[in-house]
Amino acid sequence: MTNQSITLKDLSFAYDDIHPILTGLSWDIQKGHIYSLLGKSGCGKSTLLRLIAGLETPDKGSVDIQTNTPPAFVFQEPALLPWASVYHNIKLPVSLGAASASTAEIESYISLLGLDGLEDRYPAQLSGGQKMRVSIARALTQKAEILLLDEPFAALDEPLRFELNDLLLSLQDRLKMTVIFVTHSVYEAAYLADAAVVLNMGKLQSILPLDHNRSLPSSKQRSSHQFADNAARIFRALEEA
Ligand SMILES: Nc1ncnc2c1ncn2[C@@H]1O[C@H](COP(=O)(O)OP(=O)(O)OP(=O)(O)O)[C@@H](O)[C@H]1O
Repeated sequence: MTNQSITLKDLSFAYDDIHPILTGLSWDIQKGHIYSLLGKSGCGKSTLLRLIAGLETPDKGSVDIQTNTPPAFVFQEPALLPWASVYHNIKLPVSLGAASASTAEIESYISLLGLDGLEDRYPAQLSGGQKMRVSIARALTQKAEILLLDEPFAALDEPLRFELNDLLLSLQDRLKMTVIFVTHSVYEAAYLADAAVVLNMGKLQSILPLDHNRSLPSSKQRSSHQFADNAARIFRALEEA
């Protein structure tokens, strides 16, 4: 029995004939782990997520996904329908026939994301953090085993980002999803990820397992020795990239 939920094998991809983006990239992604994907701007992080999501097709190699449901994708822009309420935005994949969550399940995602009482509001009546919560709740209706997030919290201020980091940890703890998120923040990666993955020159340059003491409150974790060590190791790997 394999414990892998996704295996990328010798993956190559380019948008045109001149600029290769990924070149022979291989990655065994462990089920239930949180990965942060880092690397220089333009190195292909979003492209790699799009390949895993099946939004792009590899030129060479394979993406083997051993899960019952396709991955769910959360973008930096929450991309909510402005004319639909919070409830109907969350229900959208179900309304489109792309997901099959019951009303009770949709209500449970609303609660999990702390959106109780906001169901009838429209996106224009929400803060940035609330919009992102709606976007994540909408992704959860797909009951995906793999959640892909492309710089989900980049546009948020730091206290809100910290709050949503903790929310993502509690969702993962509860739903046991495999999470891959792209970030430019070394500190976000150092706090959230089980492993930081550095992409460079079309390949994975390093996969750094990170240590955490999740029994500590988040503020203590963020000032812990382990956190500083995680950040230092990621900085070093990025410097080498
Ligand atoms: N649809 C597209 N058509 C052509 N080229 C593209 C397309 N999307 C991205 N690219 C190019 O592919 C390269 C990788 O882009 P990608 O968005 O994957 O990088 P990234 O590492 O996520 O960047 P950033 O950190 O700046 O978001 C870039 O050079 C980009 O200009």
